[in-house]
Amino acid sequence: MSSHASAPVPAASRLSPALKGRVRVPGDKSVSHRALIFGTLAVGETHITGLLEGEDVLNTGRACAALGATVERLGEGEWRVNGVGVGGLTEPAGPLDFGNAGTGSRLMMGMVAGNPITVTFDGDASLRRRPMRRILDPLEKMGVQVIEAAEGGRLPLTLKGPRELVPITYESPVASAQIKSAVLLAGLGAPGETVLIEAEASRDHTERMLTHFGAQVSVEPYGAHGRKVTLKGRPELKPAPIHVPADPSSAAFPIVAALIVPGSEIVVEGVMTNPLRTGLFITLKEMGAEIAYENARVEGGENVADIRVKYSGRLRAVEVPPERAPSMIDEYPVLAVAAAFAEGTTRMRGLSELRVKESDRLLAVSKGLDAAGVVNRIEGDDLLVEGAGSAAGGGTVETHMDHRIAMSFLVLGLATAKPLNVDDVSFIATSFPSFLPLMRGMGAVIEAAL
Ligand SMILES: O=C(O)C1=C[C@@H](OP(=O)(O)O)[C@@H](O)[C@H](O)C1
Ligand SMILES: C=C(OP(=O)(O)O)C(=O)O
Repeated sequence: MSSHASAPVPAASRLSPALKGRVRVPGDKSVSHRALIFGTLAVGETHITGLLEGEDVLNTGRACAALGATVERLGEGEWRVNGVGVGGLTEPAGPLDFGNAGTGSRLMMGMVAGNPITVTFDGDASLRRRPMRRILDPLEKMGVQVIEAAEGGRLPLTLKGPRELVPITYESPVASAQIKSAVLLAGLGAPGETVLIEAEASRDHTERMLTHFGAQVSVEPYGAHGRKVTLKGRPELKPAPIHVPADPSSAAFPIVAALIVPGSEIVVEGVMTNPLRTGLFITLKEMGAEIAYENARVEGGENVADIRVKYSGRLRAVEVPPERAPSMIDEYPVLAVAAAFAEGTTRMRGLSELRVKESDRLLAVSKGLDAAGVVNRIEGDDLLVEGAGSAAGGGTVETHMDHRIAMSFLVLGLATAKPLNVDDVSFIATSFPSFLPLMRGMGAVIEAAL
């Protein structure tokens, strides 16, 4: 089963004039999934504004409805969820289809754990390849039964929640907000305290939203870069309004575009600047990019700012340390694009998690750079990109059902000598449905049958 079985849509981007304008990218994908999930777990009505209406999030909304919540669209980005409470989910009539979304599927495995119901999780060919054992391991420790799963614990898989969930202390084997969130969401349904330890801090939107909805959660530092999160189970979550700020992972594309197309100057408005999400902006500044936060403010419990970016001449190559990976995990493909135009060799260290995203992003980026004529190599879990200040273009990039690969290479083609072709841009709709009109509105030349 696939929610996205349509024909591939090829595209090409070409050398573009200076990019200009003030733009607003859609709502943050991580916060949007969580807004619908927490709205479902609260008793009463949660009002959401700025929700990302991308396919990943819409699939989460449909899954919440299938579990008993009333999920309604009131207007553009404006949604209302009438929740059923922690432990109040009903068994869905059929399998839940999460399409392309790791976040939706993994968080909702945790969410259903505290309910004595049987639920089947499925997704598209990309999601069916991704590892789910990392979620099943802690959930099994809590008493969840894996009734059925594809080889290696992959989708499609069926879970059955126990009558009484056991709270656990779990040390996550990888820095992953999805593992952390699945354990904490399951912990809501367990009596007593559920503790999650991560050696490297990952994005903290779940912890923030738990507090926002009235759960008791405490966060302490753990080791040099880690955190220990303790949650008191079985709270009554109270509905709370949510305003979703603009997604820094989407803002990354126009920002890098402005840094590689000479003469550009743009502002991206209302971007979330949560420090656990801004590794890319820090790295670009280290490379010499002129990036300024203007009108910094707090909106809906998150820091946001308007981000002004000016073409800054040739960027400098840098070494990106492995401990920065969690705060810029989805941004490495587009950082590789910036690195292609920098002076010297950029080394991005510790990228093993990139191999288990919508595609093997380490390989997909390396092959895409090859197609664009950019010298690069993979050494262990590191990616090295030799910046030449220019790139030939001309080839075709394979996107492997991966929205970020598609958007990153469309950005690269805005500054290559020959146009750069991308085999399929349809998956951009999972996270950034307005990408093409937004980029074209700033002056980007992108040809696609969309
Ligand atoms: O929790 C989240 O919303 C996300 C966590 C990250 O995944 P991992 O937890 O697998 O690192 C990230 O890559 C994904 O896009 C969104
Ligand atoms: C990895 C991503 O998302 P997910 O894990 O939700 O599929 C992403 O959006 O880059």
